Amino acid sequence: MQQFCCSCISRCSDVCSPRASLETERSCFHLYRLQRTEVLRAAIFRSAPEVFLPLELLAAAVREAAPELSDDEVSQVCRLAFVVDRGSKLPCQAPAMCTEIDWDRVWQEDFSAVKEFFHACLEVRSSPESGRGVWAAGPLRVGELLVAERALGVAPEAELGPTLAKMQSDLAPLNWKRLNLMCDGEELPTFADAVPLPAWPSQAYPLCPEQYSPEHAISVRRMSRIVDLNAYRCASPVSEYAFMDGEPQRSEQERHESYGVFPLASLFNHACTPNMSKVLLKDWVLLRAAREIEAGEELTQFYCDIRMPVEMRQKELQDLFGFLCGCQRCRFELLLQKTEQDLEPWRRLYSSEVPGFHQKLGPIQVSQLEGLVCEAETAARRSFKSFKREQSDAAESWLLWPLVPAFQQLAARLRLDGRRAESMEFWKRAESFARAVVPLSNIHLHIHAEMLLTKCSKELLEESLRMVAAAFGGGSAVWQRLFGFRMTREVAELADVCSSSLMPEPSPIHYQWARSANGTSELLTLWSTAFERQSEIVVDVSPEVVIVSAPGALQQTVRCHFKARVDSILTKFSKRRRCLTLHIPMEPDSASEKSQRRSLCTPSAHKLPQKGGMLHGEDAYSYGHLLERLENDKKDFHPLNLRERGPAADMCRYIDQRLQAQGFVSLASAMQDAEVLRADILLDRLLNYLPQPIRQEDQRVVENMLRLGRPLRDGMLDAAEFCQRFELLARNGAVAGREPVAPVSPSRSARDTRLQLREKVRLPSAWLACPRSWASRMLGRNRGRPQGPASREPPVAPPPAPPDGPPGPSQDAAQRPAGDDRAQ
Ligand SMILES: C[S@@+](CC[C@H](N)C(=O)[O-])C[C@H]1O[C@@H](n2cnc3c(N)ncnc32)[C@H](O)[C@@H]1O
Repeated sequence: MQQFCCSCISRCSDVCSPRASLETERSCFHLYRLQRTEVLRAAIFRSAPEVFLPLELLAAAVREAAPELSDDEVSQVCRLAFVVDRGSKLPCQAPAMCTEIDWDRVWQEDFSAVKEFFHACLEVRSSPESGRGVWAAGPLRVGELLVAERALGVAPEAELGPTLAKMQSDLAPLNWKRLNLMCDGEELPTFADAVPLPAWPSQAYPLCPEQYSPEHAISVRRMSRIVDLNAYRCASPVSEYAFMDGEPQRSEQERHESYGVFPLASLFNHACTPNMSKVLLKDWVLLRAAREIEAGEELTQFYCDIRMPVEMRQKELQDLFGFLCGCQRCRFELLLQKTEQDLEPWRRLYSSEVPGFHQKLGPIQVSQLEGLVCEAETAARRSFKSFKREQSDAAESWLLWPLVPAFQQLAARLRLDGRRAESMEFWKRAESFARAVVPLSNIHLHIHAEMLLTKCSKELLEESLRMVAAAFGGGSAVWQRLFGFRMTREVAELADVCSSSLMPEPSPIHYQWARSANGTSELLTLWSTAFERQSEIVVDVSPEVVIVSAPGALQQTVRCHFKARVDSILTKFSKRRRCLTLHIPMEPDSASEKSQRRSLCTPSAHKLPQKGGMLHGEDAYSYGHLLERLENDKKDFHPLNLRERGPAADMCRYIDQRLQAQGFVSLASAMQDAEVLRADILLDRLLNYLPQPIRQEDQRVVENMLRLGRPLRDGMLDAAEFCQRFELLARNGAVAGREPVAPVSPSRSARDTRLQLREKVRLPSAWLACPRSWASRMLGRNRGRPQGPASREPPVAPPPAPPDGPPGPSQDAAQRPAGDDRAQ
């Protein structure tokens, strides 16, 4: 039975061409009735039981979404849906493509060695907001080639639709099929036995019997619509990427000269802070990862000039592509506009060099420009500070990014005037904001090269070479071609020397333990961007330790908390997820001991109180609010403040005692040395150790303690960091059988103590700034600690032994000596 995918309803319908004339728009019934096809699509998504569904169910969903439509109109909408296509793997996987290609030849426009390529870790999925898109199935490292694709056809923009329509009869079956990826399928006949799109393109690609036939031809009108939504401007001359003075001036006509259609590359959705870099050379497009990408992240590119202010971006995307961008950056900018501070000086310089949108600065004195830039930056930073809503660290860079052209202009003028140090400062700032918004883009690399031209250092040069390799593929030959020719001979020669000694940075190997269903074995999952093939991964296992290494990876040593049976370990490797799973059986005695211990700390051994009651404005039992704060890119992470440290330290000691009573060496071992954990799981585990029923103030202290670990994405927390700090608070880092972290001799001052702490556990500086009495009391309270200045502090009673409960704030206050800073 045919299946239809409601995600693509708006994709390339004849009826809703945003570029079409007003008359056409008026005749478009759903634009006319519902204003925007996006609205209709979202409504259909909400009513549809599934993304992929038979025609009758789709029609029912459309009826429910838009009851005002007549039957004819409903079937018209249904015809716009994408017929889900069986199949579709592109036979174009080229392993190790990134390293085997001579990229210098590619930059000389010789593509003979390049094959079409779609990275094995990519997954095509659908989302209600943006239709199909591409997600990472496994981790991706910066600079990895994700897609190399040759255009199906290249022609001046206006002629591309007719050209493609004409040439479709000559397309090879695969290309014909690729072209069809970009249509809604309405005019195409059956692709029987549909499969859901998420399986695409990893399945074998069966050559379809439904190759081109004249009655299935795509009309010129439809083809033009495909071009409107999907074409890229291509065949850029190398000069556009090379380091020239200013942008090459091109006439409007030239700009529309060569457009190409790339069906695979156009599956990637838009974001205003994309995570891919894009190079268009001749009739090829090359997409690479521009940031470290984790499994599960969507891969995005940009469709419009993302230097424009948010309203302009939204308008252009709406006009040309039929959607309103809802990315984090757009949301932030829209919010900022509403809660408007005095941003006028910033607005005056917003993208001051973007053709068509800016107010040109015109001839202006350097000192005047300095004043304007300073005023604009101050206004932006001030308004960011007073912006009430919590924002991620990146948001400040998004706000300052529109000033980059002004920074560049000023930096160039200062350099001309011989004020190199000041010039460098502005280049650096421009570079950091460009990195936050469009990493490894042409703009970013150019600004970086300007830094090099202003003041060359070996570090900067090495960074430039690394960036060129990550964004453009090549080694020093490509760097010389694009940037080196503008540098002095010494710098160019130094680049050759540097590039020969430049080693790629090794990737870390991450791991996580999980228990198997039968309880007699453990699953150890390891993943790394360096995992390419199972045959290259070396695993050494002893009953206590697993050591894993792979080419290009940092060796990882994982301690087992049970006795492993090394003779019967099973392994499973997923290339797509870059993940190796070890199924490690336990020795029988180890298994029973472990299950005994587990039962002491599993949530089932402990009953959470009934949901209810708000705690400081947060829902105490769902943790939703807390997790939301943690998920937001570090924004809520800060070390405990002075007032919180005392109760937190007492709580750590209390939990630590309970752990020891249960036979655990440390919290880390109770957490099975997990490097990352979900924050709610960690919280749940910690609460298990409190006496029942849990008092609200105790719970609050434990919730606060979560701040000891850095929040990561998706509600995860840096568990290793958490345990390290927990141990530091509980017993100065001393784990049974190990030396304490910071032993202090009687002659050492508190400052030395703090320095030692810094060396060992790298605490944030705010911690290190804690007053002497606190630091020394912390040291003085530890069991088995070496005697130091802390022991001269007034004695502090140990927390009450379990099960009487952890010390509450009142107890803590009772022990507090007069003048104690914690009371502040
Ligand atoms: C080049 S296509 C991208 C692939 C497309 N999502 C699909 O299903 O085939 C462009 C279309 O994708 C959708 N799109 C892309 N980025 C989007 C975003 N950030 N939000 C909403 N829709 C988006 C819009 O409908 C746009 O016209």
